[in-house]
Amino acid sequence: MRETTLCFPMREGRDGETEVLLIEKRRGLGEGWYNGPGGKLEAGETPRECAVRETHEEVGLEVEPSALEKAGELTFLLDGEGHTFCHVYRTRSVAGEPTASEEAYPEWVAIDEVPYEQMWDDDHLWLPGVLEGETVVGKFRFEGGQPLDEAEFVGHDLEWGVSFAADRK
Ligand SMILES: Nc1nc2c([nH]c(=O)n2[C@H]2C[C@H](O)[C@@H](COP(=O)(O)OP(=O)(O)OP(=O)(O)O)O2)c(=O)[nH]1
Repeated sequence: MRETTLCFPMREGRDGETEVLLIEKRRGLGEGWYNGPGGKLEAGETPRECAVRETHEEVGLEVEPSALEKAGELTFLLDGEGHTFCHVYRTRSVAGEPTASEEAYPEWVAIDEVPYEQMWDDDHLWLPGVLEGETVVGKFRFEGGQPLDEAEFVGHDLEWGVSFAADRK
């Protein structure tokens, strides 16, 4: 099963609303949909290091590793087999201006205007809670063969309020 990360940088917008930095993904899995910056762990890398690197590579933002708050662990199953294990982080410690890359167009979005209809089908089930400061472990079942983003989302289990306090990696 591949191991990946997602990072959701957050800030206070001009009118005091909370905003999240999303990317419109320009290639690869989930192309054309919104997501957080993120991707696959490289050899020897911790999930936290991966989230920092991917956020920098995809949108040019510097995030402080120790200020990444672990918010979730998501398992995506395809036809009954583990396909992706994803560590989810959020952070308010963000420096720099987001810039587009070959992989992603970045956009600050108010958290009550997140375009769930242009995201993976499961995201509306867990991302609102994550953006409100909750923690979650989720399992999401897809069916219909590769690639994952063309398979059908058929079921899920969620557990909220999980502690990741011991997880500093
Ligand atoms: N929000 C969300 N993200 C998902 C879902 N399923 C899923 O694999 N992801 C995540 C896992 C990864 O962190 C992220 C993007 O995957 P990726 O960057 O490895 O894919 P890619 O094919 O573009 O990889 P690469 O070749 O560019 O390295 O998508 C989902 O249902 N919702």
